[in-house]
Amino acid sequence: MTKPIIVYDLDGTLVDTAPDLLDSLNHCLNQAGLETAEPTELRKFVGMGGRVMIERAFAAQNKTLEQDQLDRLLAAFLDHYGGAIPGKSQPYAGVLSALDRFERAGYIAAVCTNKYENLATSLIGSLGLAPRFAAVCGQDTFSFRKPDPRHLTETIARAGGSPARAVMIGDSRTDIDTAKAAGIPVVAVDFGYTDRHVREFEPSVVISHFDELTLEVVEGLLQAATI
Ligand SMILES: O=C(O)COP(=O)(O)O
Ligand SMILES: [Mg+2]
Repeated sequence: MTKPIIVYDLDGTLVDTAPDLLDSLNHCLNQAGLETAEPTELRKFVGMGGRVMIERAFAAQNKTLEQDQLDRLLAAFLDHYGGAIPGKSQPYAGVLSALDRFERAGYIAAVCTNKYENLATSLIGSLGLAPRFAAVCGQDTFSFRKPDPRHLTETIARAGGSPARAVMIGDSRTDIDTAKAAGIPVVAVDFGYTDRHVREFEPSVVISHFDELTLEVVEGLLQAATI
């Protein structure tokens, strides 16, 4: 039988990247002559990649943004952010033991993120986590991205798993909508980047710490999904 798989979102789920995303966003906002953003605001901006993050930061200050300015700011963001990796970013508490636990139990692990693939791979590599994941798929890996369910199903395919034996773990509405559209159970963490509580988006389960991601919880979700 195909091995079961857990697909993790990256920003706000596996790794707390907010301080570095904020530094790099503020570098761009400064460059554009805007006010810098606060840590609490960042939660509203993250989830759909760098371009959307900059657009949302402008909209929050009622500022319009031309396409060429957005292109330039995105390039500045990617340079600044990519050059500082891993910066202050750290895996959340309990991530490493959860990865160990599921690896020992025969699970495949993969990452499905709306970060650009090269930034995701660089971050994961710099934290020493690269050998843990059978696939790392970013917003530009395919011609579609979350919340398109194919971003998730194609990540599963690349990692050698099957959608029938898969669980997604994420921190935002984007992740929950993606998994639901793919018919895959979804665990939401409540410590990531979202301005509304993840419970409102009706994931299968909500956890507040990776220690709550037990084999029993995940096996229960897989069994329920196959009924
Ligand atoms: O960087 C983003 O906007 C989103 O990244 P994530 O999909 O890993 O949460
Ligand atoms: Mg996220």
